Order: sequence, then structure tokens, then C-alpha cells
Amino acid sequence: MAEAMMDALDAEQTIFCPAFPRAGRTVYQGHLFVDGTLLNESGMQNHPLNPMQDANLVRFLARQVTRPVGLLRYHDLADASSAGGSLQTHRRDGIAHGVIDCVDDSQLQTIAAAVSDMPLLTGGSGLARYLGDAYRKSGLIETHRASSELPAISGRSLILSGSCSQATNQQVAKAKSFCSTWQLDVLEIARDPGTYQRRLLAWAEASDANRPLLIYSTDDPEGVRSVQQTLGANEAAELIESFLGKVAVELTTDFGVRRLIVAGGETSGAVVRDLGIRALKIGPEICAGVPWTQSIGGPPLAIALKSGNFGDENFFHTALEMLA
Ligand SMILES: Nc1ncnc2c1ncn2[C@@H]1O[C@H](COP(=O)(O)OP(=O)(O)O)[C@@H](O)[C@H]1O
Ligand SMILES: O=C(O)C(O)C(=O)COP(=O)(O)O
Repeated sequence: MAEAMMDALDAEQTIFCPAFPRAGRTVYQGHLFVDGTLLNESGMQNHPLNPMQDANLVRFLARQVTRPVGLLRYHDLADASSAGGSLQTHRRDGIAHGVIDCVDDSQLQTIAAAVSDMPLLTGGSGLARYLGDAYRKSGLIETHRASSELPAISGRSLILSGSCSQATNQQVAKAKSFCSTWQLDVLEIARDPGTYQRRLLAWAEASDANRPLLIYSTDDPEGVRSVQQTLGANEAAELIESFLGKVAVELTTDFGVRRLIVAGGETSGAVVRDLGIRALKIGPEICAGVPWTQSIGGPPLAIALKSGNFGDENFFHTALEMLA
């Protein structure tokens, strides 16, 4: 994907920067850590779609690309000019893909400044947080700043969870105490999605209107494996994503849902696509990396999209309390 985009943009070089130290994601000597634990020991080795079994990003990336991969090491990133110098050396040596070490947020700022002239960057939301300022400083965008306000939208609350990460499993377990809760039976959906959806909507209609709805396929690695053995991993994922997308459309159209939290990156993509949301106005953060937002396009919604392993066990409660 990155190489196709580099070709389209005529870019000789890009960086790979998934670090987000404030959210516990760091890269050191090319290895990705989650809260100080190597990625492949962090629970993400059991991801339903992309089991993350190698924390060495240089090695992992090299298997997927045709051009050389290099590492910009921690000690090459003391400030924007030494980071820029190291990038130039990579460029001169024909290293197209630079995995980049980063262990604290001030380094993200340094990296953002050093890469502000690159047409393609690959990485996570941690780096994106600092790009606005870097682009402003180099005159690429205007200095206008929008205020970050909570979406003033009232209505029923819904949590849709298709993430199976450790953090989401804990968050779902906690949320059962204050939500009306429905655990999806994935094999039943596969057998007869229409009937299953009607049963679910009848339950939602009959549920206590004052309690948030929690609908989830979140499961532990054993539960995920058992579904995948019957349906196949990709087939199960597609089925669940498209089912949750349809449920989001129904519940926001006919059931008064106006506050929506989606757990899971792929799941969020499917739900946002099916709702017809074209853009989001970013509001205040619920936790590092996860803001409340307001939909632009599609139904008017307060919407929070949570990447799998983000947030503490009270994440859903904290998020809904912010809007109370
Ligand atoms: N019970 C389940 N069995 C199998 N696959 C599942 C189950 N629940 C969810 N999935 C799939 O697992 C994937 C989780 O990925 P994603 O939504 O990106 O979450 P995360 O942000 O935790 O990576 C999705 O494609 C989802 O459809
Ligand atoms: O747990 C994580 O780090 C993620 O699930 C993830 O994908 C984070 O991506 P960004 O939000 O782009 O940093």
C-alpha cells in the first residue's frame, strides 16, 4: 500500500511511525512496545484479523515491500536538524522506508518537524497530533485553530463493540453493569442475518430507554478461534462488520440513538461507512488518542471511535459521563 502511494505521489522516501508514547505505544531499536511490553506479547498476538507476532518493525516491514527498509535510531533524533540529516542520509543511500524510533511525545514533535515536507507519511495518530503545528510553522496550512468542544447532541446512547483486544474485553465486562447488553451470536447471524437483526431490534425497542445499549461481538481468543474455525477469519470479520454497520443505521434512524461509541478500528470503519459519515469534527479527548467527535454527513451524532487496545477499563462510562 505504501509503495503504491509513493509511486502515485512520486515520493522517494517515507517514514513508518506508529509510536504514541502518551498512549503507551513506543518504538525502540525498531521494536514496538505496548505499555512497555513487546507487541507480540501484549495480547495483540491474538488479534482476530492481524495476529501481531513480530514486534521487530524493520523485519516485519521488509517482508511486505520491494524497496530497502532502514531504521532511524533513537540517538539520531536529538532534534529536527539531526533527524532531518539522518533522513537525508537514508535518501542518499536509497532507503525508501524508514522505521523510526520514538519513546516520548517530545520526539514526536521533533519527527513531525523533520518530515513536514514529505508527501507521504505512514504511522499512527500520535504523529498526526503534531503535524498540524509542523505544517503551520512551515507555512503549508493557515494558523486558524478551531475550539475543541463537546458535541451538544442529546439522545439515546449506543456502544457497538467488534474489537476483541484485551482492553476492550475489560471495558465490555465493566459496561455490563450500567448498560442493556446484547452479545452477538456470530454463528446465528451467519445462519439467518435478517431474523437475527429483527430479534435484536425488538430487544432494543423493549429495553429501558434510560440505559445505554451495549451490543458486542467482543470475545476472548478462544471464542474468536471457535467462530473462525467454523466461518473462516475473514468471513467472520466481514459478517460482523457488516452486521454492526446495519445495526448502527437502524438504531440511529428509528430508535433515537444520537450518541454512539464504536470499539475497534475495522469495526469503526465499517460503521462510519454505512452511516454515510464523510468527516468528523474533533472534540475533547476521552483518553489519550480517543476524542469525542461530531459527525459531518450522515445523521447528526456525537461519535467516539476507539482503537482496540486504547483506554482503561472504565472507558465507556467515562465517555458517556462526559456528555451527561
Ligand atoms: N467474536 C468474533 N469472532 C471472530 N471475529 C471477530 C469477533 N468479534 C469481532 N471480530 C472481528 O475482529 C476484528 C477486530 O478488529 P478491529 O475492529 O479493528 O478491532 P481492534 O481495534 O481491536 O483491532 C473485526 O474485523 C471484527 O469483525
Ligand atoms: O492499540 C493500538 O495501538 C491500536 O489498536 C491502533 O491501531 C492505534 O492506531 P492509531 O489510533 O492510529 O494510533
